Amino acid sequence: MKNIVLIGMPACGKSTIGYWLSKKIDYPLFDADKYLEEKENKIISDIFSNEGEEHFRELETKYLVELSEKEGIIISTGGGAVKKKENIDILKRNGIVVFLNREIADIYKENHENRPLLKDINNIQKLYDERIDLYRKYADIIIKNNDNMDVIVDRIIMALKGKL
Ligand SMILES: Nc1ncnc2c1ncn2[C@@H]1O[C@H](COP(=O)(O)OP(=O)(O)O)[C@@H](O)[C@H]1O
Ligand SMILES: O=C(O)C1=C[C@@H](OP(=O)(O)O)[C@@H](O)[C@H](O)C1
Ligand SMILES: [Mg+2]
Repeated sequence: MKNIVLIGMPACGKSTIGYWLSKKIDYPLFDADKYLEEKENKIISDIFSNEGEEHFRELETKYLVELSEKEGIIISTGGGAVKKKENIDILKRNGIVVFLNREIADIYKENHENRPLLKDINNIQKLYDERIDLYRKYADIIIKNNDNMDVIVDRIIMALKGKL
């Protein structure tokens, strides 16, 4: 059984929609950021401020490798997982990559307290410009997140039919 891998911008809904999808199709959810925090016993914003982004990226890859060894799970990645091609190669070995595409205007409105890269809210546009081509390129499926979550979860399930 293949994994379902959610990618997309910070606050596009990967963690939350991953959770509701897992309830509906009975696949276990592994949120890559939460998994990393539990394994390291540290929160991401502390890792960024004490050890730096580069160290966070190394840990991110290490735990994406671990998660990709599992089967039949949902992996909600962190928004920066696409920064390293290596991450995507690993995730694609046994996973269908779903890009959750949410309008920047909706992303802006969310609470970004726990997102160190969004301390400066203007960084959202910069991250979007850097990453949008990568999200599109690596996606097996692109789902617009522009409706309520129930609708989005059903859209994902429909799009995955026959692919898992
Ligand atoms: N379709 C949607 N409708 C309402 N709220 C949404 C929708 N998609 C995402 N959100 C909200 O956006 C916020 C960020 O979502 P989250 O799942 O943490 O994003 P990510 O894991 O991609 O960073 C959460 O509060 C979530 O409830
Ligand atoms: O976009 C990014 O580079 C990041 C997104 C975060 O996850 P979310 O996409 O769930 O916010 C988290 O992995 C870390 O703060 C870095
Ligand atoms: Mg998340």
